[in-house]
Amino acid sequence: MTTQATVLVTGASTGIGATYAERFAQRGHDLVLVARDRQRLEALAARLRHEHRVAIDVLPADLTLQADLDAVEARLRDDTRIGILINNAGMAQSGNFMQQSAQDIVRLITLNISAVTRLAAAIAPRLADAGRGAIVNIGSVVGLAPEFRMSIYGATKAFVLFLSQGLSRELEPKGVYVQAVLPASTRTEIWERAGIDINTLTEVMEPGELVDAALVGFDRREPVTIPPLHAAEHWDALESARKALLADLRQAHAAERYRA
Ligand SMILES: NC(=O)C1=CN([C@@H]2O[C@H](COP(=O)(O)OP(=O)(O)OC[C@H]3O[C@@H](n4cnc5c(N)ncnc54)[C@H](OP(=O)(O)O)[C@@H]3O)[C@@H](O)[C@H]2O)C=CC1
Ligand SMILES: CC(=O)[C@H](N)C(=O)O
Repeated sequence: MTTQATVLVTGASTGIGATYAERFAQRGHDLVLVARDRQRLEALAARLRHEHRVAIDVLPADLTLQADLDAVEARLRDDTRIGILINNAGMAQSGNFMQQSAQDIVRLITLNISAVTRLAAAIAPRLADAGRGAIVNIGSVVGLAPEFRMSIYGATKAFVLFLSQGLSRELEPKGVYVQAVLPASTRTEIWERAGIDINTLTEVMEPGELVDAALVGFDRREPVTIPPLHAAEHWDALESARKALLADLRQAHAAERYRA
């Protein structure tokens, strides 16, 4: 048994989530692993228990299903050992906006937005009361890039970034750290699941490198971590431009260029 916070990782059966689980186990944290595939979760849990001597619970759930989401929310609300949420489960889309069915759209938004938001909302009050803890939300650089023409997926990831930045401002004064992590193309099953051939991509990061970099940002308590961004000053410039824009919003009158 450890005295460190237990970490609940969603989408822990493979890819980035499984890598987070492995890294936190290496750090000596107990884990709660969430995804749909019970067998894969059990196999990962057995290996990590054996290799790292940590306690691991498996909580199979389809986060697009109300009852399953309710159960994970309840766990986050009630299990006071859980001090870190890795809000990672997500899916991508293939094809452009007009090729998405209503069902595809709802599933994407339900997993990438609703579940992420509800799980953060389930744990935030308890962490704020305790005055410690962390929520890590996995976004994507696609959320900064309408140019990529993954409009719904990108919009869900823009939401994740905004949500994280807002929560950071609300929760940081209460001792709760909120991090948005924005990966770019990473070698996981997400591509195949979305019907995209990963071999068509020119550059792909390995999940281990991605998560290790994200954890450097985590340890530094960075609010936004973008492992594939080499020149950090580009992000700083974007933030500065955004703040300058906000400072120039004058609510009483329309700008000169819009006056008839
Ligand atoms: N790989 C990449 O290039 C990038 C990924 N990201 C983001 O990283 C996050 C992780 O993606 P990645 O590891 O690549 O993807 P994977 O497809 O490899 O893994 C996704 C994980 O989410 C779980 N999952 C999928 N649907 C559900 C569901 N309905 N309910 C519960 N769990 C579910 C899957 O497990 P199971 O099938 O067992 O449910 C799996 O564990 C996502 O949010 C993604 O958007 C961001 C930028 C780039
Ligand atoms: C499939 C993707 O677009 C990927 N998950 C990403 O966010 O870059």
